[in-house]
Amino acid sequence: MTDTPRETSAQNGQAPLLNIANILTMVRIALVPVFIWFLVLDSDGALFGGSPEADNGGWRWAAAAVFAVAVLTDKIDGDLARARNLVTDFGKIADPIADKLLIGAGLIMLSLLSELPWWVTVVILIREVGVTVLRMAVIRYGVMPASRGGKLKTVLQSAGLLLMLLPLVVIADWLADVALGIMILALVVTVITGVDYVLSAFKMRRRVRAADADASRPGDAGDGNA
Ligand SMILES: O=P(O)(O)OC[C@H](O)CO
Repeated sequence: MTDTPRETSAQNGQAPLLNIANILTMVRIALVPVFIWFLVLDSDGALFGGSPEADNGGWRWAAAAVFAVAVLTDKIDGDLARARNLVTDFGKIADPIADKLLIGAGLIMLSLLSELPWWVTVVILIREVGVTVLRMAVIRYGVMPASRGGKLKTVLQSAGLLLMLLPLVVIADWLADVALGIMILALVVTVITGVDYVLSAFKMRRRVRAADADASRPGDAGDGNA
């Protein structure tokens, strides 16, 4: 799941930092405040203790559209990075952070709007911040890239949030239940993958320490060739 320890810490000979995949990651980060602002406009002051004066459903659609575009950049930058060999250590770190900023903003805004229970937001945020801190803490052993489970988790979170952002109740009540169901599934996968990252980090550390110990053992170089 993780890279060969320390192998990726040098970017020499790899793709340039300023490549299309990393630019798309930056675009995703830049879209987060726009998304928040559209939801604030949609709330008509309700977010700040005032009472809504008019129904600006249009801003809600706009916020959902910005969110969808941002999610799309996640898919495109990953595909481009792999297809054009644009994978960089920076991208491996920045891409999950960009996802977390977007998802975190969505969760917090929906909880502020009383549309998502706060405990769901808090549990997911603790996991997301925890994994980011863990990733930084083990960087000396190598970059811990997103796992398959982590990617599935982001897809579920994005799908759940997008469905919750769309004013689906207008179409049918049960669609809102589907959206909440996906969010709960996302929550479960979020926690499971969080535990998996902790285990991976320990394995990574053990592997690097064992390799270091082997390398520092005198006379090892010739062993096995005799
Ligand atoms: O597993 P995480 O938490 O590092 O996040 C995965 C990324 O969001 C996948 O793009």
